[in-house]
Parts: sequence; structure tokens; C-alpha cells
Amino acid sequence: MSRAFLIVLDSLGIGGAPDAGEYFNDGRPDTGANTLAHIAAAHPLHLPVLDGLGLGAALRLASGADAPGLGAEPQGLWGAATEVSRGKDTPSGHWEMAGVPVPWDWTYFPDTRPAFPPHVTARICELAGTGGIFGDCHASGTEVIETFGAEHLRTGWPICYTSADSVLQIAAHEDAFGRDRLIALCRDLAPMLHQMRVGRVIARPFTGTPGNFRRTAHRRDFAIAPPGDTILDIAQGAGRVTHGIGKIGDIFSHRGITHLHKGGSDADLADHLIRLGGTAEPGSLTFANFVEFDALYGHRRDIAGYARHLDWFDTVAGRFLATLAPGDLAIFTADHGNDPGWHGTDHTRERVPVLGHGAGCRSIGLVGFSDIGASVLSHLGLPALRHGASFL
Ligand SMILES: O=P(O)(O)O[C@H]1O[C@H](CO)[C@@H](O)[C@H]1O
Ligand SMILES: [Mn+2]
Ligand SMILES: [Mn+2]
Repeated sequence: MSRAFLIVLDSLGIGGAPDAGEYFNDGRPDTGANTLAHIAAAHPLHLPVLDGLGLGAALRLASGADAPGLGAEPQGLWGAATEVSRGKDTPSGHWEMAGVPVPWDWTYFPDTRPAFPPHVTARICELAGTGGIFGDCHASGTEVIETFGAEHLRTGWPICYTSADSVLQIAAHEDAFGRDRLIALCRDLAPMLHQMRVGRVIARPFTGTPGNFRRTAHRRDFAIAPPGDTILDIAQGAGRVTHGIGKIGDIFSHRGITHLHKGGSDADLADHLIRLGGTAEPGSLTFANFVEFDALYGHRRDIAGYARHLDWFDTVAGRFLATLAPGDLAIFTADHGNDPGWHGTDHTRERVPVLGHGAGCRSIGLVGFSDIGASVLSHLGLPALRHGASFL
């Protein structure tokens, strides 16, 4: 039985989203944002594997842009996907490609002080047993603990903040407040926030002393569950083994995942992917997310770093594809844009590439995100979901 591998390069947009004007960075519309084109224009890229599948061709199709060094004659299945979900965030992109477009508008907290409505603050205080909270604003997680950490140690009040994403994050000291207590607080708060269509409550434990605070690796995400069955649920329900690599567990609220493979860096995740290329079970589905494009380079508007990471990933893709057997399908795609050449620090609304290995050599044209999931199910011989049509 052949296998399927769905690999997300987190934030590798290729421009051209027809509704980019309805999404903003620093109050200005995303019209014209193009992650790949702006990186390639500023920094020469060497991507023989991804471009060989059709990355440059997909870029031209999505946005009309040409990129220096890209645009080889495609040897794979290639096209570009347009998102319909009303959100340029990670869960929206992943859920839609997994067959579940998001049927609601996410709730975002305003960039005001206070940022949180009184009933939310009251609930946090009730659960934490404190007389108040610190923060209550949009903030960077490292800065907010510098600002409020000392007062937090003195009073025990949790530090609560948000961002341009649909999130409520709580930072607290691992020892003084207690790591388990923080995680329990976030877990107990999450149902109310999910009801409000806030995507995630995130525990952000830290250690250290004033002036030397640092976040620990014990972050925990309590994410709203996808509002319907995804390709992971369908595959697992049909008795197939499913592998999640990286953030996939958190993104899908840990549903439909037989084995989760995590790591401290994309290099660790690449090791998992290459190993699973050789060992994943017949008929299995492997779903991977490489987050460093987004977290380390897109949000930080680091064009050179993003370019280096793309060059590195291309060698990973080559090593991974060499492990596959005839009949296996691999699809490389992305969940949204995060143009490091753009203003602001937020994601950008863009189309994404769809590059297939193991399914012939042709253009699939412009497709929808949910067509990706439909194609994976069709390849695995599994029943279709309501959304999407296979392009295989
Ligand atoms: O500044 P930190 O705490 O890393 O926050 C970031 O992490 C959140 C979740 O990925 C994002 O919404 C952004 O706010
Ligand atoms: Mn993402
Ligand atoms: Mn991001």
C-alpha cells in the first residue's frame, strides 16, 4: 500500500491572494505581499529540488512574479492554492488543507489596555486565586516578562497578553507560581476562550530572576479543535497509522495522530521526516510542519535567514525524496505567507505552492487548500470529505 507525506513549509507564500486587501500589517493591506518573490529578489536562492518540482512555475502562476534563479521546467505536479478561511493563521491554513475550512471568524483582542474583556479577566483571577492580572495588552512574550516579572514574583498575579493572532497567553514563573499550576490554569480557562472563538490559550512558563528571566521549553498550547473530521481523523479511523511531525499535534488538538514526533529545531524535524520516509508503514499518512521559516525568519523580517533556511530545506527535501518508494506521494505546501520584505511583523495573506512528487509531471493550475487533503485521501484510497476535490 502506498503512503502519503504532506509537508508544510510554514509561511512560504507565493503572493497573488485575491483577498489580500482585506488583511493587514501595521494597518496597511497585504496587497502585493509575496514571501518567495521578495526573498528571491533580495537573495539568490539555490533550490534545485523544490524548483525542479515546479516552485518557480507555481510562483509565476500564483502571482505573475518571476524570481531570479527559479523557474526550471517542472518535473513534478505543480500548482498554487488559494485559501477561503477567514484567517491568515496557522490553524486556518492547516485545517483547510486537511479538509476543514474554518466556518467562523476568529476572535482577536483589541490592541488596547485593557485588551481582555472583564469577564475573561475575572475568570483568570478566579481560576488562579489572585486579585488581578498583569499585562492585559498586546506584547512580545520576552518583553512582557521583563516588564512585569518582578511584580509577578512579588504578588503572584499571572502575566496575560495577546498578539495579532487569536490567542491568550499566560506567562508565569515555573517555581514561584508553579509550572503545573500555570498549565492547569490555561487548561481550565481554555473552554471559555474556545467558546468565544479564540483559537488558543498558551502557557508560557519562565525561570530566572529580575533582569535574567528566560522562557523554558515547557510551553503548552490549548487549541480549539477542528470543527469537523480532517484527513488525519479519516485515515486513523480507517485503521491507518498517522504520523505528525512538529507542531501538527498542537494544530489539530492532538486528534487523529497515532505517533507525534517533536524536536527542538527544524533540523530535528528533518531527521524525523527522512527517517519516516524509510520506515513509515504501508498506507500511512505523515503530516509535517517546519515552523522555523515562520517563527525565526518571517516574523523577524529576516530575508537572509529565510533564504538560508530555504536552501537548507531543499537539501532535506532531496534526501527525503530519495527514501520514497514507487507509488508514494509527497506534497510540499504552505499554510499562509509571512513576507520578510513586508512592513509589520505579522503573517501575510498569500497563495501557497502545491508541489507533488510521485504523481506525475503536470500543472494542476489554481486549486483550493482543501483540494490538497482531498488528493491525499484519494491517493490513500480513503473516502472523501465534504470539501475539496482531488487533483490527482
Ligand atoms: O511573543 P511570543 O510570546 O513568542 O508570542 C508569539 O507566540 C504566539 C503563538 O505562536 C504568537 O501569537 C505570538 O504572539
Ligand atoms: Mn503558520
Ligand atoms: Mn507565525
